[in-house]
Amino acid sequence: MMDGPGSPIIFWFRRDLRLADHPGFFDACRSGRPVLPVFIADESVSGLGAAPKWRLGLGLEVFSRALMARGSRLILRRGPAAQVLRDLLQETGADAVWWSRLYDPQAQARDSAIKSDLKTQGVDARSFAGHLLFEPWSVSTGSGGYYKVYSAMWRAVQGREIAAALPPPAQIPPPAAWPRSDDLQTWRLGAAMNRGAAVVQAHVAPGEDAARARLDAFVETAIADYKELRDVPALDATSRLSDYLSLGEISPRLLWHAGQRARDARKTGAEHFLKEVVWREFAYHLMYHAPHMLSGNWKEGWDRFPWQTEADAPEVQAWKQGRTGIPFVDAAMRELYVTGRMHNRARMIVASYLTKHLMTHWKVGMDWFADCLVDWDPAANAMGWQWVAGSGPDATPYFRVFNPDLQQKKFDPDGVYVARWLAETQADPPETALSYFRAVPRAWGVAADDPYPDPVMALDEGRKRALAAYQLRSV
Ligand SMILES: Cc1cc2nc3c(=O)[nH]c(=O)nc-3n(C[C@H](O)[C@H](O)[C@H](O)COP(=O)(O)OP(=O)(O)OC[C@H]3O[C@@H](n4cnc5c(N)ncnc54)[C@H](O)[C@@H]3O)c2cc1C
Repeated sequence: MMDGPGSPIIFWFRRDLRLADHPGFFDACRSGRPVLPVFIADESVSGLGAAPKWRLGLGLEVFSRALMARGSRLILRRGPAAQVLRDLLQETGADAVWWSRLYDPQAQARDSAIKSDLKTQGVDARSFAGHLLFEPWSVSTGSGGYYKVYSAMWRAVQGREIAAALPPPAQIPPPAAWPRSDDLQTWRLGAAMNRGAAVVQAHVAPGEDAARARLDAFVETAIADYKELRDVPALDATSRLSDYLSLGEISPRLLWHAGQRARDARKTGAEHFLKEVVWREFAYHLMYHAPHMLSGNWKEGWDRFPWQTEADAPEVQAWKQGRTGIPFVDAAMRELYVTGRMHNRARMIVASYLTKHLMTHWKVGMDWFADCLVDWDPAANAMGWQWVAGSGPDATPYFRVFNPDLQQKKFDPDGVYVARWLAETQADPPETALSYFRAVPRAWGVAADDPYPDPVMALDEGRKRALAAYQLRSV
């Protein structure tokens, strides 16, 4: 089937569910040829954890509506991407497949195989930037390698010129006839979240418009104090844009320019915000150049460390359930379960507690986060865990063991955050703390009037045990 001024371009959406500042989609729409937006549920989708898969479903719903409102559609298909694309090319007469690049090893292997396969068939297969500020190969050290130290990378990129963000396409030329699409509901992306989706839903606002509103509100009200307040988990002092970035509902370029404008307007926290955005770039840079970061210790010496590796050991279950008996850790783990997010300071504390006090492998924690975070991101999650554990590049030294009680005194001195999430310690707990008991699986058998548990591991004892193991293994 040939349409209008040319054959259609299939635009294959993945983690770029937006219209604004989308280089590939912008070019496709500007070509004047009909554009067929497509999303494929392949193994990269079926392999997602419960919360990110559910969050993806919400994002797809909103994105479909946004395309509809502009006279277009999101065609949904399920199966191995190469096969689905071949079928679509045949059904629609399209002779081009374009997409935005991803950088995790699975996506890269899939995409490069698809690209060369399509090219052999004479199909115009093209990939575009958009998920990052800097393509990982565009940043290198003086000696031509990649950065393993964040501060050096920041110095290298902070002054770079970054092109202005693109507007949404003026129009999305439709094909003369639309191919068949699956019904999103039949994909059941929320199936594994039956346990608590209704509770988590109240904390999630999917889609590009919500992302833009959130960025505007953050710049307006919070960016100025970001540096001072970003470590206080009880406050709404950070951008909370990570789930949007993860699904590409907003581009990092929009964050960058908003941060730059705020810095120019002398909002003092803006520079620090830009630095955090570059932490995300650093994570991607590492994952691209050293993909083993996702699956093994970055520093090989850590292979000799006597990690506890049982994901369902009793003390790990207590950690997952927010029942370790350490209030700051438990509050954070419950925040995760109820909202699908966790404050960055709290992520560091629960990760330190698991890898040091409980001497449990960081991969156990990384996998649990991958199941529970709506902002799950392969690069940031792996880097975060290896950074805290001490096994990663530019990591915090293992002997720096966070004491969660002291951290609470410092970052939650009035106990506001802990009280928000722990019911058992209060006569009249707030709704947030109670909602945890509605969000968790019944099989956990927990109730708000249970006594608060004793510590599964005394802080001092856990610290000493971890340090002794560390010295013995001399990692
Ligand atoms: C153990 C551990 C696991 C983590 N797992 C993830 C994850 O799966 N997904 C994820 O997006 N972030 C992860 N982070 C990083 C960080 O905690 C979150 O990006 C941040 O809390 C998101 O909140 P925000 O959007 O309000 O961030 P802000 O403070 O507003 O920062 C703005 C943006 O900068 C980026 N950013 C900030 N801090 C970091 C960081 N340390 N590393 C990488 N990027 C950063 C994020 O994209 C964030 O949205 C993890 C950190 C740790 C310690």
